[in-house]
Amino acid sequence: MNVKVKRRVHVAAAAIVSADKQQVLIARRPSNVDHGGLWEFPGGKLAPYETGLEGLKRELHEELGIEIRRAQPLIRVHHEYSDKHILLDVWQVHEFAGEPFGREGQAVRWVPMEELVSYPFPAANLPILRAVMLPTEYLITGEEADDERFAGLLERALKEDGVRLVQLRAKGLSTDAYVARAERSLALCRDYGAKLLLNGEPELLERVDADGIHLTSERLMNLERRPIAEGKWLSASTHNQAQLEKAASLGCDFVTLSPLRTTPSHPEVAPMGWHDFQQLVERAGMPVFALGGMTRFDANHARAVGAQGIASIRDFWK
Ligand SMILES: Nc1nc2c([nH]c(=O)n2[C@@H]2O[C@H](COP(=O)(O)OP(=O)(O)OP(=O)(O)O)[C@@H](O)[C@H]2O)c(=O)[nH]1
Ligand SMILES: [Mg+2]
Repeated sequence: MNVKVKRRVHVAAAAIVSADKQQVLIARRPSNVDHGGLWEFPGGKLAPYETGLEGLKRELHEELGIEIRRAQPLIRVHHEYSDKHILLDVWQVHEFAGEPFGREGQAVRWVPMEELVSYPFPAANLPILRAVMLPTEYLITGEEADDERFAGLLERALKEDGVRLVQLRAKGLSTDAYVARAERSLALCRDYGAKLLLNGEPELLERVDADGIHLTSERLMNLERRPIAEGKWLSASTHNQAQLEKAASLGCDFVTLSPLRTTPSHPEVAPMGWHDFQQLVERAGMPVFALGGMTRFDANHARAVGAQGIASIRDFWK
């Protein structure tokens, strides 16, 4: 019997974002290497003695001639290629010194975030593209019967907290009232360049041209395939490994994973804590927002354990 053990490769790569956060730097792999001709986030294989960030610093110096000044973990992606298991350890680089250029003769290009999806990348890169395009905070709207007050609260969060990703959660409303609120929320979100996801049946997108749908864990588990087009965002609520796997198999773009802590809204549910959270995130294969008693002060820690950031109602709804 010929049992082949796949090579395991640990790669550090960088999503280098421009100062105005509108563009990201990508490079084209030379035609004579693995995945030749495809675009990539600059980086490369770690030497056995290197940490991710050490290796990334070396690679960006070698490939682009720049020095990293400030970087933060973005996402870790495990991917099985036919010949190897690869771990892509991706960092968001916010500040660097020097002017990047293709030191190895490779094409290098600044690309607006929305155009990223039109470049061909290796198969492992899809979750990275999503992570680059998403902010670190996900606002879930609170219960509010009055439409005027609701609009005021949403606008405050967009304006003062700089929220750029919103889930419209309004369990108490009839479908018509929900649609009316969604129209108004969408107009506000457009004013601030924020994305709006509707928490409800996927068919809602036929009535309101929002940016996507957020699935409850129950809706998620009852679906057989992705219910909306690729150009729309699909997120889901998850609480465990089985739900994360279902989200991955449906092609969800990102998820919330909860509850990190005990919250007043769900006092009976045992919190998972950061340790279990980190283990689940490591294999999620998509951006994960920590949810459950989170505030913006938790965002850095959430990123450090592999999350995209935090999701919250209370921290933004005041
Ligand atoms: N740098 C980088 N590598 C990626 C990305 N996506 C992806 O699947 N990979 C794969 O990860 C591996 C990284 O190898 P690399 O060729 O950059 O490594 P390296 O810079 O150390 O080069 P070398 O070992 O050829 O000298 C390749 O198999 C590559 O196809 C990505 O976005 N950036
Ligand atoms: Mg490389």
